[in-house]
Amino acid sequence: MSTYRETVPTAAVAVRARVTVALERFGGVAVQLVTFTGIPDGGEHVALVVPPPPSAAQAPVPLVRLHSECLTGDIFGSTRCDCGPQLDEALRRMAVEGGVLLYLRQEGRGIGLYNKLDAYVLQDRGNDTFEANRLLGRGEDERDYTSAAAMLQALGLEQIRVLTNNPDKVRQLRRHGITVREAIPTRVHLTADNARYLQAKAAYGGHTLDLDKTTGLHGASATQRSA
Ligand SMILES: Nc1nc2c(ncn2[C@@H]2O[C@H](COP(=O)(O)OP(=O)(O)OP(=O)(O)O)[C@@H](O)[C@H]2O)c(=O)[nH]1
Ligand SMILES: [Zn+2]
Repeated sequence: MSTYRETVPTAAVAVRARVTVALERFGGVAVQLVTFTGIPDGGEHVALVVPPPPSAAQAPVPLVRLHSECLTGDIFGSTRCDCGPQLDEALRRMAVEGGVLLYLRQEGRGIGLYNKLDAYVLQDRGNDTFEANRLLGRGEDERDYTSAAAMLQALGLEQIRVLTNNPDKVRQLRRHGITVREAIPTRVHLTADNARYLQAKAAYGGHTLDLDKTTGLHGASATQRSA
């Protein structure tokens, strides 16, 4: 826990909002898409800023989601993972109370799309999601949230509530000087197809996923396709 207090200096990082584009009629709320200059890792990450609707009670601390890119789940609706439903959940929630979603170009937990698809092949042969990365000679999770923290600072978001089940996101943001007031878990989007993947995240990835309380799928789905 001591790492929580270990703050990484960010003074040298001059990240600034670059262009803000309104996306009218998005989910019935006028949201803005923000690009940045000076992002440390050079990724084309964006922020989706969702203003609270006029009727909403003003949230004291902004709701933030750091969403790692998942082409297969976010765009093509793959059911091997829970990324698509999590993205949908975050946007629906923000349409109600406002918030900021950082869409981070960290495909495959940072190993890239082609490697992730190679990892899927290994998972279809019986390896879990973390073993598969290791067998490819990559880290289990290569994501670094330095850029995400700098983007939040550029947006003036020093204090946030973060929507996540992943303690590493919270830990890293705090190390970079972001005050995470609360980590709000997402719902558990358990299906037969993603059960083995979610079990691995809960067992080895440290994610706060209470699979047993979700549905009866937990035990039954372990023999389903590897995710
Ligand atoms: N390498 C690899 N990456 C995956 C796999 N399934 C999903 N991903 C990637 O994992 C990232 C999402 O990570 P998750 O672990 O699902 O969720 P998280 O972002 O760590 O945590 P939450 O904030 O709770 O959603 C995205 O970049 C996906 O592309 C997989 O089987 N292998
Ligand atoms: Zn995914």
